[in-house]
Amino acid sequence: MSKRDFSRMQRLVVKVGSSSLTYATGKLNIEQIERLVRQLVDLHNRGMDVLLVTSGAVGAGMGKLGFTARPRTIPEKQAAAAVGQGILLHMYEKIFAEYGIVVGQVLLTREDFADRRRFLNARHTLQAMLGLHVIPVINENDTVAVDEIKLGDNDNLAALVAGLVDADLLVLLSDVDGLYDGKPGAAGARVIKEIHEINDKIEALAGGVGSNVGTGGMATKIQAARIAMHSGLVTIIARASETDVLRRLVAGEPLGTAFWPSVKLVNKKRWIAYGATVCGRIHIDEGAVRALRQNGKSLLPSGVTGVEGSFEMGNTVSVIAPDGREIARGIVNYSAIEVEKIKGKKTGEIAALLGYKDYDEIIHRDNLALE
Ligand SMILES: Nc1ncnc2c1ncn2[C@@H]1O[C@H](COP(=O)(O)OP(=O)(O)O)[C@@H](O)[C@H]1O
Ligand SMILES: N[C@@H](CCC(=O)OP(=O)(O)O)C(=O)O
Repeated sequence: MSKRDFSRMQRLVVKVGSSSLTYATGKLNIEQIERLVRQLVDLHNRGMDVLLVTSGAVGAGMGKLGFTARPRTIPEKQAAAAVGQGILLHMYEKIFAEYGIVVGQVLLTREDFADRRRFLNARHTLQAMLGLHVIPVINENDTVAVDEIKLGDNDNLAALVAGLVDADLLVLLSDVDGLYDGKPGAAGARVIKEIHEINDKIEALAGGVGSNVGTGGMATKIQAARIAMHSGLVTIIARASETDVLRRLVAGEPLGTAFWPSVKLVNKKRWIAYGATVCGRIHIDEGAVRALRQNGKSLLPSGVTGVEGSFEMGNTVSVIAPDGREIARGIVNYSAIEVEKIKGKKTGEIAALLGYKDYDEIIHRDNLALE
């Protein structure tokens, strides 16, 4: 059996990029979309849970509005997305319906992953849809996403969705065969088949977009693979137009570039590490670094040397080692003002310093995601 045999997996997230869904004219590539839908239906009929993350709203809107270049201003881009998202969903709905499959539109923003209540809400909705055999058709909510709440690219969105629903495999379909070790198309450049670690060398390979509709190029795909790897799932980058690409990938054919996971974080820790908004920084000493890293301990006030930012109890903060590196993220039991008062002190002193003591730990180990 091939290492890549995914035929028995339960849950698959497929992301398809604008470059594969639209022609250079900005109009939708219906044939490509039909081929993709047919493959998704086939996997769905086998009993797999299938979620589709689809770009193309801005591209489709550009086509409808007669834009030949990507809009320059954000409101114009959002207007194009508003027009295009309707076109996109209508088309998916129609094509999936030909196979008797019902789809549901899910539009998400960064905030849906950053706030744990919204995160759980989105998870319950997606789980309910899958339970009803509905295929979620997901995109970023471009029309309302301003900079602060924008993920900005669907590669990262797809990785977060894959983590949200505990998928087994994330497939990023694009207009290239995978991650090349040089400029795609250049003499001697080859697709890297397997990646077990994303290091500086791999990151340096990632260039920008290859079309006038794509966002992020390979850089955002590598970011997505990193999130997925740490969440314990495999990511494959492959060409959307490759014949029967999804069926062949699931059967174990070594198409594209596969990123293999390292450790599996439990759900909450995955959310702390990748979903939550970081509201501040807590600096700790070497002893605390050792306690957290080697001994799996909670962070106590005695190891804290400094506080940055203004955060409240329940917020997520970065934990910073003496050399300036972020070694963990965690949910704090005390606000920034409180941590400032109890830093460097023994737990026995907390009550006297604050006038109360709700917790011994500043961050409990269950709420701590280590790098
Ligand atoms: N090392 C690389 N290997 C493969 N593609 C690369 C590389 N560096 C940059 N790219 C570009 O990334 C593009 C795919 O990303 P993007 O344009 O965002 O597409 P999508 O719409 O599928 O997300 C390719 O067309 C390619 O030109
Ligand atoms: N949300 C945007 C897509 C953003 C994006 O990531 O695009 P792409 O790099 O083509 O997957 C849209 O629907 O046009």
